Amino acid sequence: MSTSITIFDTTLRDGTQGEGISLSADDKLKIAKKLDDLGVHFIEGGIPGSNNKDIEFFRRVQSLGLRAKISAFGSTRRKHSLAEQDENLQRMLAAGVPAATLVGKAWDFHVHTALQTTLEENLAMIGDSIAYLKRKGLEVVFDAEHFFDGYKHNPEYAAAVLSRAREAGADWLVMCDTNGGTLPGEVHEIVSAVGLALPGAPLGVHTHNDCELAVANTLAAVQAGARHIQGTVNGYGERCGNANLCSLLPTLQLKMNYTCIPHESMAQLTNTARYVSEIANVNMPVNQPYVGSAAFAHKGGIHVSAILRDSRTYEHIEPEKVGNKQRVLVSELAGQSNVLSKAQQIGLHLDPSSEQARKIIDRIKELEHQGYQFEGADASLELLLREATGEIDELFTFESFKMLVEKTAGGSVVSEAFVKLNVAGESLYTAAEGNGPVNALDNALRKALIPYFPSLRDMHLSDYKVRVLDEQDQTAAKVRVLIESRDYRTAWSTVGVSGNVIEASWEALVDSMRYALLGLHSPQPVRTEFGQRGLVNH
Ligand SMILES: CC(=O)SCCNC(=O)CCNC(=O)[C@H](O)C(C)(C)COP(=O)(O)OP(=O)(O)OC[C@H]1O[C@@H](n2cnc3c(N)ncnc32)[C@H](O)[C@@H]1OP(=O)(O)O
Ligand SMILES: CC(=O)C(=O)O
Repeated sequence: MSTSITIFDTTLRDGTQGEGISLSADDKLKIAKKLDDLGVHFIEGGIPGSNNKDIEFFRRVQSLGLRAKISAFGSTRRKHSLAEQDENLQRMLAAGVPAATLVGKAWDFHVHTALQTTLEENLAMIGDSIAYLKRKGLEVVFDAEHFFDGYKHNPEYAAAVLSRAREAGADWLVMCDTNGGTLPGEVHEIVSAVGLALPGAPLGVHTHNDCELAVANTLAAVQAGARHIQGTVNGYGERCGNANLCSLLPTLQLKMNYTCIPHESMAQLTNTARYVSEIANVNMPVNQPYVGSAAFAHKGGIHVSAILRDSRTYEHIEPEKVGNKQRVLVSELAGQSNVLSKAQQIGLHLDPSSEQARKIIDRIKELEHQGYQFEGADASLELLLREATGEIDELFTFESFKMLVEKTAGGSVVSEAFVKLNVAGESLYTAAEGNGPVNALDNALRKALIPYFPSLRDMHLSDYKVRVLDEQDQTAAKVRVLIESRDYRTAWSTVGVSGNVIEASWEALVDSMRYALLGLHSPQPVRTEFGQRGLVNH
């Protein structure tokens, strides 16, 4: 039978101690709902003794009716005072939630240096605070701060801290690697020793990622007997972060046969990770294990050739199990398998042994050598494949463009673009202003095309990136522009390369509009709602 592990999420508390992460009460409520849907057991919502935003979260979260237990975090009573009169403990109680996470010192050095009190007083602070919260009916998770460092310096004292917490009634004794410097072998040894010294004690672990070992250390603790793990979505947290639950949950459940969250929820993992990253406004690393967009992306031709035969050749699990998906990238490292797979995906028939397939691969490699990058520009790649196989209707052709940038005496800068296009045999000339050259070009292109292709009204540019290509390379002084565009259904990316940033932007912009018009055929004139001449597509 599978052993259950209690999952304690601290994204809303330790996660927000990460640099650059700040969540409003509304953000926290949304994330709490998502974590609850995923099936975590505890959600640590914040520190009521710290700020009003967290107090607001604890007040409002109660009406959400979540299944997870909400926990309020705080430290033990101040030295030489009464738990009953401690303001911080009062605020934890006032949060009105069923659980409290109480942090207490487990390293003698910290007791002397940070708290500036005696070892005996620290034990009393821990015992009194836990006993008080228990008397008030809360479930108490005791976070033994710096437990592993403390144990290495003074094992008797660190053990005495846990014993005192247990005697006072703590429901979980959580050993923290607060500075993140402990190694997996040490964690295993120490947790095993604690398990022997405190038989049957409900042990947990909380690790930090300063040596990039937070996940490994948590796994080591579980293997040594810990049955409660603390971590955050995407590993957010103080300094280098906390143990990443998005790596821990699938590793424990899919590979080590522990039960962490309901089996059917595991497929929500990728979506949860991306949702939280959106709200936290932190880009996810593409190579984040399990949930990153490249976690199952195959680039090397040899890999792609094999995964097309059987994906187990280069995938450690089926991506769908964690809600992710397989991707095949096309680049200068591609072989025919990459290109064939991409062609198949967009419904193009390409004969693997044909001269045409070889020419397409050579063309992609040549363009990548010039600085293009197709793995991040799926739409440009699709246009290239369709052009090469003759499966595209060119709905407009470019004749020329001009740019003016004017800075006035008043300090404002205005960009103006003039574009000449040919649509359905007719030459069009439009001009438009913008708050920058790319915006002006975009506006001028739209002005010319929307009367003919009204669906372009629905699309907009959502991201724009410029990269100066390596000067050591043969592509010296070139820039690569990547543009992401969206409509209400989907997003697509295009690329342009040139020695001139405006020309590279233009190329990516034109590709973006050509892609938006894929599937449309030659326009025919109609009268638009404004009475001017327009065209429809069939
Ligand atoms: C390992 C962790 O992640 S613990 C959580 C860390 N997170 C945070 O600190 C974020 C929220 N913190 C806060 O908003 C503030 O620090 C507060 C409101 C909690 C406290 O603010 P202040 O009263 O101004 O104190 P300050 O921030 O300087 O913290 C240091 C005080 O906490 C005391 N303290 C630290 N740890 C503990 C503990 N485990 N038990 C009791 N007191 C403690 C220190 O002794 C010191 O008090 P002193 O100056 O009287 O000696
Ligand atoms: C409690 C906690 O966040 C730590 O010790 O790292």
